[in-house]
Amino acid sequence: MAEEKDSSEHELEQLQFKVIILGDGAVGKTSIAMRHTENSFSNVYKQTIGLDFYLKRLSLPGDVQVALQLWDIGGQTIGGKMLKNYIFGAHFLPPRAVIVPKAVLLVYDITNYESFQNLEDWLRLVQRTFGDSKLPYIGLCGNKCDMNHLRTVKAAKHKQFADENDMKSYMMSAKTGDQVNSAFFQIAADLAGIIVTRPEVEITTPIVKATIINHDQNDPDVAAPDMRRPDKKCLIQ
Ligand SMILES: Nc1nc2c(ncn2[C@@H]2O[C@H](COP(=O)(O)OP(=O)(O)OP(=O)(O)O)[C@@H](O)[C@H]2O)c(=O)[nH]1
Repeated sequence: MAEEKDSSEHELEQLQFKVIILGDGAVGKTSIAMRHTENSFSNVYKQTIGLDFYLKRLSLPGDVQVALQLWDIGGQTIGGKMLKNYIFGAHFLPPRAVIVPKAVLLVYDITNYESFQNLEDWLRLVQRTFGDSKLPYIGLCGNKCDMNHLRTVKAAKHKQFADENDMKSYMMSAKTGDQVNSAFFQIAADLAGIIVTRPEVEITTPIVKATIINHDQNDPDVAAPDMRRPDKKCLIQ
């Protein structure tokens, strides 16, 4: 009879995927990583100097265990000498982990058009870094979609850029947590070559609480909010 592996051995054999998070300063890369790995968020901006690592274990359909290494690279590194090392750098893989393909998440802030335009530069940098070797999986990520009312990057622009460069599309809010887990679940499944259904992806998304504003109920000019259908803001279309 086959012996059951103890948990530490099992851990060593799991798939590890390195996901590099790139984009301008203050677009929310650290916030996305922290929301996904620690389910926390801070309104205070603390610039990432160099890079930070985060690790998240996920369980995919078929009991496939995956660990995502999130490499949060400071937005100010774009001109720096270290960036290529960060992107191509050595993994901190456990000894028996399966060697991984890489993914790059190019993040912009949907309220900051320049941060979207600058992704052209970030993408070129990734392309130059990988040179002739196969490009990694690349995801285009619009963050801060809780501020949809201040959106300056139209959905059509996002879609066009993603389509032209063969990138997967994501929209999310690190602040509310909307679509953060589902994006990483989808990325992990894509990297592991596992097809996931929409309900399987959606179940990873926490319910986003709507902010309740105390309108004066007697004021006829104030429409009562429809609490049955909270506004779904993180939509690409
Ligand atoms: N409203 C809103 N604010 C966000 C969101 N994500 C991040 N922020 C805020 O944006 C600011 C910058 O967030 P960071 O996560 O530090 O940005 P970063 O891209 O890691 O920045 P660098 O370290 O400079 O590369 C912080 O004040 C966050 O609170 C979001 O989804 N919605």
